[in-house]
Amino acid sequence: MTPPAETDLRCAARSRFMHRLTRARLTLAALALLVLCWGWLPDFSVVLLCHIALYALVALGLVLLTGIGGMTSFGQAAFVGIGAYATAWVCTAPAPVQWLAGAVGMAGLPWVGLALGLALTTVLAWGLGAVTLRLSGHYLPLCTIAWGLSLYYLFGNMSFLGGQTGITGVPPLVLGGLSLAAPRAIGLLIWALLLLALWLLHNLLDSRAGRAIRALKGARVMAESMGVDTARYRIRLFVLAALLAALSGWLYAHLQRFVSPTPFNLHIGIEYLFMAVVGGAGHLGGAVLGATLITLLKEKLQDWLPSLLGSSGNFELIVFGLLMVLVLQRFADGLWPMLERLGQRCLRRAAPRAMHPAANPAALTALTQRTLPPPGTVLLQARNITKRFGGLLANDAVSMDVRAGQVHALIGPNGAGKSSFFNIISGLDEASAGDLQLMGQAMRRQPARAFARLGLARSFQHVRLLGQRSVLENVALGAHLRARGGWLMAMLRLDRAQEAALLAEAQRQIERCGLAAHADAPVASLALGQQRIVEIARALAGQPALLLLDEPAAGLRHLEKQALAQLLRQLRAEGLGLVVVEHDMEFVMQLADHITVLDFGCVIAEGNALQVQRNPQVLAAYLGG
Ligand SMILES: Nc1ncnc2c1ncn2[C@@H]1O[C@H](COP(=O)(O)OP(=O)(O)OP(=O)(O)O)[C@@H](O)[C@H]1O
Repeated sequence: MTPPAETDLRCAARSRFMHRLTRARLTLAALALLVLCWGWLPDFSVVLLCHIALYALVALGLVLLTGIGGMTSFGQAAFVGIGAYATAWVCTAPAPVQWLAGAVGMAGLPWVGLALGLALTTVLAWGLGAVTLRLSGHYLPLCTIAWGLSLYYLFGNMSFLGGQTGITGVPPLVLGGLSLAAPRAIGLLIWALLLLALWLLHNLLDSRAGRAIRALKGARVMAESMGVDTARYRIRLFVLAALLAALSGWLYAHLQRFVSPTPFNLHIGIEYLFMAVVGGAGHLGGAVLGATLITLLKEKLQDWLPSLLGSSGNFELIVFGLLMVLVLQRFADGLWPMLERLGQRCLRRAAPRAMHPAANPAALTALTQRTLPPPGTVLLQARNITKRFGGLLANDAVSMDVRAGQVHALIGPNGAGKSSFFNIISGLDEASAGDLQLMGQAMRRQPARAFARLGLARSFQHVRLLGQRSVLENVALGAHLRARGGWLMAMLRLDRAQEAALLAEAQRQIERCGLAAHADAPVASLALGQQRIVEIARALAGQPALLLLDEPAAGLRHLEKQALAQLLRQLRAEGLGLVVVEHDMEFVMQLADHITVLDFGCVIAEGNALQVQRNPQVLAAYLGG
């Protein structure tokens, strides 16, 4: 592998840090401008800005859920309704008002309403998420439509919620003795909460948990192999998006001082999704951009179209729909990426020099360290593993032991059953019969993340990486189980020492695998052979005791293969156990201590390179008899 280029690393680290610093400065400048202008804006613009921020809060949840987490929801408007109705009911229904007002005072009622709305949303979203998030493909969006409709009709049919007429007389918020009755006053709170949400979510995504969240979209199998409990992450994300919607609903109720079912119907739910997608569903900023553009566009179309066409009607909906199709056709990822590219050009010019914490190797101490078993210890024991796919026998009573400090190669012609066996011993698939022990523990029916926790790491035959994320981030995901920071810690940025350690570890493994020059490049920009090496670096970041590599040399050039073989020898010398599935016989024979040969799912030969090469059954299998 190519030795690390120290100056390249420092430059990349500096550029990452300065990019963030300059972005923070620009955000602060924009904020200062907004606060300065706030007092001079006309009332109409203030109300419009309030609505933009309320929509952006919901769209933020959708960016997280749909654009980043890969779960499409049309039903967020219903959660907005829960937040709005909870506070409207608490503040206006005679019984709770009398009872609660004595305890918290009249000014405290909206805050009780907020607590009730968030609690109801959490319970409901958790329940709905547990049922619907198991579904995939188009079933999940269909379910969100179903519960979005149900909740909307529930609001309209509950007599204690005022039926279709709704609830009037919602009191204004009072904060520190100050009434927020005027839109100009509550607007400041709405924008402050939106900015707080942006900051918290930005921190969340820029963390260990954030990397795992990004892997939920299209890379769940890989994430499980890195130790991520993807089912739990999906439900949490769903609840978080619902809570943002409920918060928006609470603010909406106290801005409008009136709630009715109409703003929480499916049509609005679809509009929220539009905002996220048009703005840029993969970017937090896209939520604000989308909410701004769509709110302004609808507003302007309502003004302009009747005078342009000379008659009134819902023409704005038709024009709006056509515009959406055009925008999405031209900018499939939304408009934010385009703005970001423009901004990045300016930032590059502005960035001064400084150091990034990832370049500090001392940070590594914040990660858990694994003590490797002594050489010769049996790490993995497979006994009579059988795998059937319907009538097809992919593995027939395959047994093998893998020891620490040994390279064990698994070879065989195409379709011999290597990948099937590989998936079983790494927990991705369940054996039809047979026993499997990892580090002395029975692993039947255990998920892949349990294998990762015991010290097994793997690469994939068809690379599974987050193509748009950098090499550094992809590799850092491999060290997921070596840190403990939760979502709240990440949001509040209390995980920075751990994060620096994770990035430092990722950088170390990238250097070790000879990819230092590419640390900041998006993985998709690398050649396939290099992407395979990124997978190895990611596996090593988990500090495994047992490393499973599926065709690691495929797509590498001769010198790169030699460098890879050298790295694997070094790992073996450090005491790792390695299982390598590979078609390149020269590569296998120069490296493997022990070889198992499969054909038609059965073990046909075992031994060292010489024994296997001389075995007539192996020759027959490869040369067709
Ligand atoms: N999910 C599946 N469903 C049905 N059949 C499968 C499945 N996965 C594998 N098979 C079949 O099992 C047999 C073994 O496949 P497997 O991919 O394990 O072989 P392999 O030795 O890894 O082949 P290659 O070297 O081409 O990757 C093949 O006949 C394959 O078609």
